[in-house]
Amino acid sequence: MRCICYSIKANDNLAVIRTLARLGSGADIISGGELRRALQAGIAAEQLVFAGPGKTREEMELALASGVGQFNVESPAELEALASAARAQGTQAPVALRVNPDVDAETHDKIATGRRGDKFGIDDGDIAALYARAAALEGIEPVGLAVHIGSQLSRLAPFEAAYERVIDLVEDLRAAGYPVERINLGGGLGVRYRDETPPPVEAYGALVERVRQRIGVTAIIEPGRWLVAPAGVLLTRVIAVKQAGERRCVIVDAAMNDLMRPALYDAWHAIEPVAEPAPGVSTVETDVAGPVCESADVLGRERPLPPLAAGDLLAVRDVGAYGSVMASTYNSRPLAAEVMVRGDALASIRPRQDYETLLARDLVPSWLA
Ligand SMILES: Cc1ncc(COP(=O)(O)O)c(C=O)c1O
Ligand SMILES: N[C@@H](CCCC[NH3+])C(=O)O
Repeated sequence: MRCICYSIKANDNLAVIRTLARLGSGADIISGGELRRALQAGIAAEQLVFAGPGKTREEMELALASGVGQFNVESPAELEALASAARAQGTQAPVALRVNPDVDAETHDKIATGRRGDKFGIDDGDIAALYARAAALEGIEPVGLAVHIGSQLSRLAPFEAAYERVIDLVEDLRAAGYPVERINLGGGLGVRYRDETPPPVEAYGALVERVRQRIGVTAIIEPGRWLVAPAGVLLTRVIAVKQAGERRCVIVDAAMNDLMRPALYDAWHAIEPVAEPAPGVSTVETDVAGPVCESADVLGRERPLPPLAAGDLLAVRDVGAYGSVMASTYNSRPLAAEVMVRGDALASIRPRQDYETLLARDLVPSWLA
């Protein structure tokens, strides 16, 4: 099992997955669709970790038949269902139990996953009994523990608290005679969108390494956002400029269906004009909103922007993670075209192209590859 398993949910564009696969990454997957994408992108099944609290029987069967390297199991019911699916195929499912350590990740409420009562993981107090059950169950091969307490963490302390809890549990399991060989420490390292100060990746890496050495295990991490967020830019064209009460409001052709994060989490993304404003031009506080029929469809509020007119291009920054993957066709709006640009290659793209299917997002023009 590879030590870095890129969390595909952050950006499932095949060109992105292929790039990380070429660099030696495995993948964290959460659905049959992500499993297919990972395989299509050239990641070997044994380098895949299948996570998530709701795997269907069909997804389990597909993952077992493909030879997925690890299942992170999140409940007693899931363990039994997986054992049954594995027995039906005459195989063994390699399983890590996902711990709910009851640690607050100090992030947005909607993306914290490790507190008591969150739907994720198995309460830490129930791990020992379930591990014993896993060891006794035909069709299951317990290999270790997993933990993931949330996304966009801006401090190391919650990681440390969660990992300490996992270390304690590993020691208890070993004392009970189980050879725990693997721990999966999840993802979650935050990025700077505005003024956040996430720990440097070196500090996070050093923490993972300390944990690995303390208990002598293979440690897997599942970064998503940190790897891809800064790599994405959403280009959008101004449709109309209007006054909304006291405020200038610019209506653009991208909307909450393209980038859901501002509407869903009040997330802040930098918004900049693509053309450099002439020197000395003053800025005006501007709301940047989409055409969707929801008041939540605002990409940015009170942004200092220069004078704008219909046809001008704006760039919304840091949308490489949880951007297009969360897009929808609400209001029958087509999905935005996505292209990967390497180095200083100039991409001449139309910001909105009427692709027929979701998978068409992966049609990266060969001249850019
Ligand atoms: C189990 C699991 N692993 C990894 C990740 C990736 O998290 P992030 O993008 O914050 O690194 C997630 C998403 O939060 C997740 O649910
Ligand atoms: N979609 C969230 C992150 C969720 C992480 C997945 N568990 C965001 O945009 O911040």
